[in-house]
Amino acid sequence: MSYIVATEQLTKRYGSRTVVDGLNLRIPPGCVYGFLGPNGSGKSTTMKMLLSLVRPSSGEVHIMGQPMNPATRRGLLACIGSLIESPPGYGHLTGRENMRLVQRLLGLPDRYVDEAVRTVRMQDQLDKKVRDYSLGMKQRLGIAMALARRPRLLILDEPTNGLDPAGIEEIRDLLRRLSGAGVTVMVSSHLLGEIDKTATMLGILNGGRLIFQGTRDELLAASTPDVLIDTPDPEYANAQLKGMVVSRLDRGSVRVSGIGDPVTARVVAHLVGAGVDIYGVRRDEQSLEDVFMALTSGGGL
Ligand SMILES: Nc1ncnc2c1ncn2[C@@H]1O[C@H](COP(=O)(O)OP(=O)(O)OP(=O)(O)O)[C@@H](O)[C@H]1O
Repeated sequence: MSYIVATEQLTKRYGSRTVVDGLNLRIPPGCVYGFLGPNGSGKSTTMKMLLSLVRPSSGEVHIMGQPMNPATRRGLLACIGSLIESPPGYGHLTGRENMRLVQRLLGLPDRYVDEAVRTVRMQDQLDKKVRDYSLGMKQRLGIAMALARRPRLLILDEPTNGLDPAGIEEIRDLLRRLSGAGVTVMVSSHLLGEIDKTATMLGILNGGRLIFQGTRDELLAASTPDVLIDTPDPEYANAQLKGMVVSRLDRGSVRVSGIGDPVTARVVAHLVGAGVDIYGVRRDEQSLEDVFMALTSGGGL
């Protein structure tokens, strides 16, 4: 399998602090890769290392199968569009003037610029000054600037940050269309809900470490939902489980965490043996958000 982005033990230290720790990213071509993690988990630093804006302390970056090094850097970066931190563009210029600057800088034909502007649906807003744009419009112009070079890979750092729900939906829709057009997109967010349904692959970062990488179905499957035991005397049942499993009372049931099917069977047998009446045993429904929260608050899978 050749990946658009692959990193080997990518690491960044600032002084004695390791802020990105041994990442092995694998981003397949054509996907929307949701790069998730709480604030400060190292997402921006990682993206900047992919773009050679920050020098790794150790490890390697491979883009489209080629190692990033001084000899390959220029050619590889020409295939990557990016939007890192605040949206680019000069406020005192119009959208069109900003696009023209990018065009001249990169020596691009008119049709590349026109298509990028159409893709982000900004063709009717180009004659306004950028300082009069809403945040969502600024983000979309920034994405058009990144798209104008017709990149194979687009790296977007928190493009939905600060947007209202309509703006977030516009970016989601844009990401879907881009990936439909064959562009691989890596997009970061600290909120799973903002990119959950758009992303075909997820990478979850916590404290600089990649704690999960795979599809959303794989993420759900890798977590073990809690078991809920319904009984007329939950206090007594819970007391019987002390020292055996991690359990607690939850709205008239006993909630047991982190147990697979064989342990569930033993728990039920143990309770029945202790004279507990069991009305029902069920697995709790878990949303992806629950799994994400459990993971990034140190729960682990
Ligand atoms: N130049 C730097 N010098 C020292 N520490 C830094 C530097 N840049 C980032 N850090 C630290 O590295 C950690 C990771 O930061 P980074 O910006 O990559 O995280 P993030 O996941 O993108 O978070 P956010 O969404 O808040 O930007 C943070 O603790 C940050 O303070």
